[in-house]
Amino acid sequence: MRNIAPDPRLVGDHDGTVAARLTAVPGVQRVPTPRASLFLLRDFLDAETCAALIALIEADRRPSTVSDANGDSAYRTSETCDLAAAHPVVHRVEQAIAELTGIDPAYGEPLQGQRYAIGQEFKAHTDYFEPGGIDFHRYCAVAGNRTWTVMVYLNAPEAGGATRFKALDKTIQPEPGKLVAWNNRRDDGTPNPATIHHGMKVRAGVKYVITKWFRERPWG
Ligand SMILES: O=C(O)CCC(=O)C(=O)O
Ligand SMILES: [Fe+2]
Repeated sequence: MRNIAPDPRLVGDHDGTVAARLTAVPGVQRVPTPRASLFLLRDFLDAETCAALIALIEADRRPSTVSDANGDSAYRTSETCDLAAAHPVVHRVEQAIAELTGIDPAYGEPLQGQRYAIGQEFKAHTDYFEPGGIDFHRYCAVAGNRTWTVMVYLNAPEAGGATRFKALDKTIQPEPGKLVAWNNRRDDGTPNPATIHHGMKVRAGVKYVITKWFRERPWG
């Protein structure tokens, strides 16, 4: 159970495949740090697609959850929406993410939307599940741990709402349609603690993002 040795036949990202592919895409910027593979791409989604996704999130949202909040009920105060892959806009976005990253959609969790009102945030966390943590088996037994995260801002709140990677000393400002993608693992396939990040409090307006998390094995 505690054995999480990566299987190189799986997604294959820890050999640099995904990073190499992203690097080759015009407009993609790699954040200059040796500590993590973190990429930005402006205008990944157009305004119309962002608006359609925001409407879906508005129509169907529930309080966000966390797997292990360490007793802090204010750890993640946003709202979450599952975005049905059968919806044509969602399907198109899923296809675009697969095309960009080269990751087989079968390895992805269902796409989610997140909505942050004023004062809401997602405190510093890593997206991977802590090997040996109380929830590891529950969340990772079938599909394995999280590998890549792809997040897209759907708008820019009037103030606040940046994503801060404190170990990398990098703060990313929300912009409509801007994509952020990072490998939650090091090159050797082990979880990378330097990917810790904080969805900071919205100070004015509302913030919307979509998140796609990929796994080591197909998602059931
Ligand atoms: O909203 C953000 O800026 C970060 C969201 C995030 O980290 C997550 O959903 O895992
Ligand atoms: Fe996250």
